[in-house]
Amino acid sequence: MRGRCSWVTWKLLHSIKPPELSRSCSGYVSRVRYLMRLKEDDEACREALKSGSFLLYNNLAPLLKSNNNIYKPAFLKASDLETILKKIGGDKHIVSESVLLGCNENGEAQFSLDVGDLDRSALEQQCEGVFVDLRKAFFMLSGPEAPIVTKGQALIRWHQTNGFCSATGQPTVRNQSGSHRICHSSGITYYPKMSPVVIVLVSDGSRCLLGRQATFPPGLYSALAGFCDMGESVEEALRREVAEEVGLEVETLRFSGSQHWPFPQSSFMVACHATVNPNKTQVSVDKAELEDAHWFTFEEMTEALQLKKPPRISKGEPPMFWVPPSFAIANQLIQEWASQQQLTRN
Ligand SMILES: NC(=O)C1=CN([C@@H]2O[C@H](COP(=O)(O)OP(=O)(O)OC[C@H]3O[C@@H](n4cnc5c(N)ncnc54)[C@H](OP(=O)(O)O)[C@@H]3O)[C@@H](O)[C@H]2O)C=CC1
Ligand SMILES: [Mg+2]
Repeated sequence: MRGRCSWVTWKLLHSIKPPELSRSCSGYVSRVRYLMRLKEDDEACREALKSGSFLLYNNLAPLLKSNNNIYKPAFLKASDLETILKKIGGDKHIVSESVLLGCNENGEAQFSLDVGDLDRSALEQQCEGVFVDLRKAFFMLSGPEAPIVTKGQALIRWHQTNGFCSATGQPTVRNQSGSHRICHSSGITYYPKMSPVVIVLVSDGSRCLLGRQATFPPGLYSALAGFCDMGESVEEALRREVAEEVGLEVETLRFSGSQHWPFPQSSFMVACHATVNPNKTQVSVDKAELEDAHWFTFEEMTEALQLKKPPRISKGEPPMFWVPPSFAIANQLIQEWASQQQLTRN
């Protein structure tokens, strides 16, 4: 993060131009630098609002557009958004409440904006899209688009719930990009927050351990997860969660990947594989945390991975076992485990 400097200094040092006009940097570096400028300079960001694209939300539900049943986030150009707001009698100034999301391949700034106060069906009609609850949207979007949609929702939610300083109770004021809020009374700057969470797929060499909370949809089992305590490392949190939730002692750990997760508030998921001693696999479930946890075979996991949507179950039938869908990092852990098993079996 760079120190602050005035707009005049910025103008001298950097021209506020879309990144594709910069010849010295690769596309990626250029985009990142452009976003830094927009975060730090309100005037530059206000300029970018005039040519950017916008992902709308209605009470945190993103606007999706379908083309032959393939759903995508419905980004609107600034000029189209202005026309639509005019048509439905919306105030064009709400555009300044947008939050900076990123920068697309063409070097255009992308913003998220919650238009929950406007007529939902009129907007859907004008935009030829549909506002979809985020959990449902995940099953409709293909993998690469899900992160920007969750990021947009998380940022909007953070602003909606951080309007006041926790030290003084005074209102906080956002910068134009929405990258932070300041309490002018205490001088405290607030940045969007995520809670660190560990998620772990435990294996005994030939089976893997999954658990389910009572609030999960019927039949859904996932990797064990838990919030990190203050002062803990990822490794410590992970060993503790496994011990707390299923009464097992982890022997080895291997990092797999990470993911921002919007539910219930923003979490930062750090995903790992773990092994336990194959002679010490007796599970003792903490019923306060989990409804059930047990070992699953390679065959059971392979079958569950083939289900791309939650299975439909008729009334009276027992729930069918399924695992989190591909956008969830739990799914990545399971896929990796299954591939590893496949290799050792061949
Ligand atoms: N992306 C993925 O693939 C997956 C994501 N997840 C996510 O992982 C997260 C953690 O999993 P979960 O098993 O619920 O966690 P935990 O096992 O830590 O249990 C949740 C409990 O921890 C307490 N807690 C401690 N710190 C926090 C905090 N910062 N925020 C909220 N609760 C806290 C709360 O208890 P109390 O209310 O008693 O204080 C809460 O009920 C969830 O948000 C879940 O959605 C889970 C599985 C898969
Ligand atoms: Mg847990």
